[in-house]
Amino acid sequence: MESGCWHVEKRVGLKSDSFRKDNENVLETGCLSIVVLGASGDLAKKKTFPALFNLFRQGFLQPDEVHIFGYARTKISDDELRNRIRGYLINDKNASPEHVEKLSKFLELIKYVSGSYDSEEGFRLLDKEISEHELSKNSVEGTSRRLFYLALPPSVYPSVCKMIRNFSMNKSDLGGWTRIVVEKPFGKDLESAEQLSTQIGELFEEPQIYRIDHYLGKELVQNLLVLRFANRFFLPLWNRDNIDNVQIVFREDFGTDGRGGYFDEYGIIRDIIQNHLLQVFCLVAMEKPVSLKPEYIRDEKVKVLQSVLPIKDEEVVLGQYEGYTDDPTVPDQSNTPTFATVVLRIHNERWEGVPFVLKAGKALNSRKAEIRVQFKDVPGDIFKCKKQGRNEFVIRLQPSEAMYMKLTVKQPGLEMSTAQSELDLSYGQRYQGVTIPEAYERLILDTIRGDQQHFVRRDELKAAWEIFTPLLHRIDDGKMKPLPYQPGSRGPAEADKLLAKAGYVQTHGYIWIPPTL
Ligand SMILES: NC(=O)C1=CN([C@@H]2O[C@H](COP(=O)(O)OP(=O)(O)OC[C@H]3O[C@@H](n4cnc5c(N)ncnc54)[C@H](OP(=O)(O)O)[C@@H]3O)[C@@H](O)[C@H]2O)C=CC1
Ligand SMILES: O=C1O[C@H](COP(=O)(O)O)[C@@H](O)[C@H](O)[C@H]1O
Repeated sequence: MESGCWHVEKRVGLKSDSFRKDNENVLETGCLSIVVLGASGDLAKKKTFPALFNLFRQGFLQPDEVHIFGYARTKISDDELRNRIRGYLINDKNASPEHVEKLSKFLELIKYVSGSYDSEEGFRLLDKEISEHELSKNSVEGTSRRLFYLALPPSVYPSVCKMIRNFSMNKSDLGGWTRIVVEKPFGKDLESAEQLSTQIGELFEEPQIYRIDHYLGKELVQNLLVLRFANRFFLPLWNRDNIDNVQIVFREDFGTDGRGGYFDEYGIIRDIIQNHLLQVFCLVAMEKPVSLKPEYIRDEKVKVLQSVLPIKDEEVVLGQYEGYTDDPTVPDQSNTPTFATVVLRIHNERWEGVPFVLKAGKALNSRKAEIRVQFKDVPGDIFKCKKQGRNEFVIRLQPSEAMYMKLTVKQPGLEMSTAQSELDLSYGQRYQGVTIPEAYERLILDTIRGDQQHFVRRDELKAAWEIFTPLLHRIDDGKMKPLPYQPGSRGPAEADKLLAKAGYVQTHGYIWIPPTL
């Protein structure tokens, strides 16, 4: 590597250490059919097809191996589907002749099949189309790979899985495979999630089921294990002796944005905290896994989830932004929180007494997601100027991916006074010219490669619902009410009070600004 110049390996052929040894006989090449169920929907056009296109552009999906099928009830032609998604795959900034050419090649790979989610007819037709494609590639029956991506409301997962199992699976096991990707929300509480898991579990084996949580595909979330376990800096500090409190925060500066009907049924805890923030929490708090094998990592995640104490009502603040119920799909009397701060406490040797504050909100004053680890005060302060803030280690997940350490330094100059500063690793500056992959892109590639490290295992999901179900039921029963807050604000003031009560000390007069190039 030349100094100051970063070299990025092409990922084709690179195998992560996390690949399971018992995966070795499973085909990673050969005919691949990717079926996007719910192809007419929002997620498919905004995330799934763009991720597939990005993989295609970079050579991870080979035109001589891959075919992509859209499936939904809406009656449209292949070209109509292509036209619906085209605008999400190209824009003014990237419309180079090369991009345009790749796009038209990618769109040619897409076929659309219309059918319902519970009819034999539709899935037989889908199977016929897939088989024709496999034959056209001279694929021997049973050796081909079939990936079904359920970009659908969870209510139809059981019937869709049954239809796939009965009519559209890879026919026999000659090294080929069938995998199912399911989206969140996976259930609404412990009971419904377990029911759904049982229904799907009767049809597919756990290694075939990929429960996607796109936060696990974000670059800085993927970096957490490396940071924690490959750096001597952190090993001795990452515990209750040194860390005072941890915040895991998600903020959005827009409201439910046309998804009010969906959102009102779920609320911010089910939409963001129980899945995205809790997954991040696991990676921050879990013990070191035996190795990077997916099962070892997921074992550790389950253990830390099972060590979380029941949530106390006095350690929860709920909010609902003013104007939320103006959406015609939201009931006027809705009790659904659009904001929540929840303190989690872990009953184990490493974390006893350290609050983990999980905060998420819609229609706030900014859009960002970050992890903020605040250290305890330095004992025996000899610098009397009272400017010392606490050390903080911040991992900015988005936007402007970065990690920085807030620390106290001598103010440059003749006087011996202290000032707050930072050690800053801002990705935009440090990794110029490196494109950070989209979370969905990375996770879909993992499903093709059969790597479940960044997917949620059934027992992990159960443990996650066990933490939140009692609280969610109290909210659903109207026993806890959200406080109103102004759109564009920080959320209810009570949340900041709870944060201070949990021990967070704000450093006044200091703010980190992402460096510009
Ligand atoms: N949109 C997003 O940003 C995100 C979505 N998700 C999850 O992804 C999944 C899909 O989300 P999204 O694309 O927004 O959902 P949509 O509401 O857009 O639904 C996707 C497709 O499913 C079909 N559909 C919708 N409602 C029903 C129903 N009641 N019964 C049967 N079919 C139905 C429709 O296709 P047709 O009528 O043509 O069959 C629709 O185009 C959900 O589980 C969602 O929670 C997760 C993260 C982000
Ligand atoms: O899963 C969801 O995530 C998005 C936020 O995702 P991000 O990658 O942009 O941070 C959120 O808007 C949506 O409500 C939720 O369902």
